[in-house]
Amino acid sequence: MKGIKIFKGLENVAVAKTSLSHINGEKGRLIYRGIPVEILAEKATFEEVAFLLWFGYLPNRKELDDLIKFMSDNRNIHSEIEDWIVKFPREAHPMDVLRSCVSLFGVFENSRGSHDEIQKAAKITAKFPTIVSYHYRLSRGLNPVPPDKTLDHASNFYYMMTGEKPDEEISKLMNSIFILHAEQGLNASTFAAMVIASTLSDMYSSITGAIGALKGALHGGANEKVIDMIEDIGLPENVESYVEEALKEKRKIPGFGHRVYKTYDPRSKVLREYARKLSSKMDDIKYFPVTEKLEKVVVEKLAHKKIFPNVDLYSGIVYKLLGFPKEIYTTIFAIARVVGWTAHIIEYNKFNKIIRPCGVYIGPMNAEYIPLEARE
Ligand SMILES: CC(=O)SCCNC(=O)CCNC(=O)[C@H](O)C(C)(C)COP(=O)(O)OP(=O)(O)OC[C@H]1O[C@@H](n2cnc3c(N)ncnc32)[C@H](O)[C@@H]1OP(=O)(O)O
Ligand SMILES: O=C([O-])CC(=O)C(=O)O
Repeated sequence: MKGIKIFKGLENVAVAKTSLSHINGEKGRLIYRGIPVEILAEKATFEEVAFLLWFGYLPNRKELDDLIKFMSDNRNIHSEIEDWIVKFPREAHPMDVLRSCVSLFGVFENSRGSHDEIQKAAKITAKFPTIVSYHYRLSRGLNPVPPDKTLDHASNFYYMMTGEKPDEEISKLMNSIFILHAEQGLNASTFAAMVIASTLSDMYSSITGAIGALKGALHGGANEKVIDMIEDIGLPENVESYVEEALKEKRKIPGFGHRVYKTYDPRSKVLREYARKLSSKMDDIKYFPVTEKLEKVVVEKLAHKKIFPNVDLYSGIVYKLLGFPKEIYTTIFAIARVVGWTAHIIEYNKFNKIIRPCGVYIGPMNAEYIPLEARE
């Protein structure tokens, strides 16, 4: 093993070619199949973007309508999965519930013979909002709201969570948020999905693993941590001292820093403006003002290390101002990212090679086996 170099955290290691998305980390740009994410967030619907990522091109009207119909026809979850959700502890974390339900979904679907891989992806994607909202409402003692086929995917999620149909503005916002989170190269959860898929395991197993990876506080779980932090800080005048103390204690500040972006994450800029608008509409004097001040202070203090806001900084503020409870923030991320996960699995499997890196052994070479009775 002499001469083998360790790339800690696989930093700057490429493992596959992809035509799904590209990040320019120095300039803070993200494109999905060549189209800037900001343009898609402004002009497209989530289903259009899902089509773009799965099929490789923007759909015509008929193709889009077919996908919309297929997804809305597949929103219901198996009654056995509903029964399991009823049995889960009410305080279970929504990401644990989502992960377990996708795994259960695999139990039912894998025994049903094969489906086209994109159909499978669309079916899994269609069910995520139902799982999340079903558990959320039961955990609050509320009756689940069945999916509404007249609503698009993102608006239907809002409806199933709140029981209210979103107006045009909220519907547009929900679509944009989902689009911004749909895809982002070989981030940790996508890579986890690809590792599992590379063994020729099934899509449900890959997505179950990806949800587990997304849950972590260094990845998608950061959006929940951001809200805890903002609530801890409380007022804009407390921001400086909070940041100073965090840096003195060498704590990472959630919502900042990124492996690839060495400037502003373009998604954070879009989400900041959504948060600003919602904040002024709702007379919020805490969440947006504290976060904006935090952004200013952290960037001033850490720009020399190229630490800037990432996607998780303002997404939680938007969800908070939309009235969503913080435990579900990372599931909202997952509801959107499942499109990227499945698209990468499908793409990688076309030229599959099992992903199997190596470690550099640093343990003893000639250790003796001491019988149990002889051990101290
Ligand atoms: C959807 C997403 O996954 S976006 C990321 C969400 N995660 C977070 O917001 C959690 C906070 N951020 C972090 O922990 C990191 O920035 C990560 C995990 C995103 C990236 O990690 P890495 O690429 O491994 O960078 P690494 O942790 O080595 O940081 C490089 C330097 O910046 C510092 N740094 C990085 N992020 C932060 C932060 N959020 N707060 C303070 N300092 C930070 C590190 O301490 C390190 O400093 P040093 O060189 O003096 O030791
Ligand atoms: O790219 C990453 O490492 C994390 C990220 O921003 C994402 O998954 O959206």
